[in-house]
Amino acid sequence: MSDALVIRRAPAGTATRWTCRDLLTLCKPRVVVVMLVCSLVGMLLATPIPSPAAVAFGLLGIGLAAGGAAAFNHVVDRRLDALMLRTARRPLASRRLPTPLALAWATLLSVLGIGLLHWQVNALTAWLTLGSLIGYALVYTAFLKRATPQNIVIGGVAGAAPPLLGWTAVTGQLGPEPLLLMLIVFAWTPPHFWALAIHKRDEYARAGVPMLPVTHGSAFTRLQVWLYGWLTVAVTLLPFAIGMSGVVYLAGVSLLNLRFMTWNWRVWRGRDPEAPLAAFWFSIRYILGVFGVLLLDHYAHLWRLPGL
Ligand code: HEM
Ligand SMILES: CC(C)=CCC/C(C)=C/CC/C(C)=C/COP(=O)(O)OP(=O)(O)O
Repeated sequence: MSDALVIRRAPAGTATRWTCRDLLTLCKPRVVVVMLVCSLVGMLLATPIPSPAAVAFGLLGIGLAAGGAAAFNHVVDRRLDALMLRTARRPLASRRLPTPLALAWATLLSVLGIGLLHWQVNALTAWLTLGSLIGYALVYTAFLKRATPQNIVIGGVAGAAPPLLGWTAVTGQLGPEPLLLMLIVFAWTPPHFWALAIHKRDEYARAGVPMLPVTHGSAFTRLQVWLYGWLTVAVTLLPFAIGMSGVVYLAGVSLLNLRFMTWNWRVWRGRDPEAPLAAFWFSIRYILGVFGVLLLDHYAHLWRLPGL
């Protein structure tokens, strides 16, 4: 019996017993928290002491909009999510939560988030955040995800925006540095996601989602994880190369890259069946680590630590 058949689902019309926790689940809170860490680092790198109001309203606005985008993703994907074990227990896929309520929740969060950014932060950040929201909720989820194995590469632009949004929230303008921070997350997205997609290949195949391991096979995807891993390494060296960060960053990011590429190498070799999932989980610690050492280096410079 296929996994799709053993997934327990409530019959249509029995969407009862939802809790507030389900509304939180719709927002993909752990993903949003990591995004907010990236936004905060973007803010702190942009200016030595950013205005507390811009930081607070910026994070709140970006967080609400990202949570709203994630809730739209749950709405659009509710039937697809019901076909995969990893996602079948989600509030909409399991029919615990009524779809109109989820739609209203997604709209409320998005309007509040973009409105707050426009009203209390600046128009540039509000428009860029709206672009990311539409990019993820509509362009990626409704179209790209079902259309092409390059879905996450193109859709990755939306997910990579948070550090840039943080930067514009406190400065009101774009520049090469925030674009570089965005590029780091963009290059990291394929190794982050394809590692998981290799592990979940059969589920995606059964659900008919054209993720790279489904359309081009696991071996090809493992190679792409390895190659995009190197691209990520190259991009993470740019902040040092252009003088944006110093030796503290270089040392920290080199250690992280060593570990990141060790996992990507294990994925590429394909001898350890546990490697893809372990590499996926490490990728999250890695991106937090990269932004962490960017910040550490920034303050080491500001405080003029001897020798740095
Ligand atoms: C289009 C780009 C991206 C794709 C396709 C993607 C895909 C995924 C998927 C499928 C999961 C598993 C979710 C689950 O099991 O519920 C996941 C988890 C996660 N992703 Fe990504 N991701 C992307 C971008 C990002 C970005 C930009 C960040 C943060 C900067 C991020 C942070 C995380 C975190 C923290 C988790 C773990 C969530 C948990 O613990 O439940 N992702 N990602
Ligand atoms: C405004 C702003 C900054 C927007 C960013 C929105 C956001 C929360 C992006 C998250 C990226 C992500 C987890 C993609 C996976 O979607 P999926 O549908 O492939 O994964 P799933 O199957 O786990 O739902």
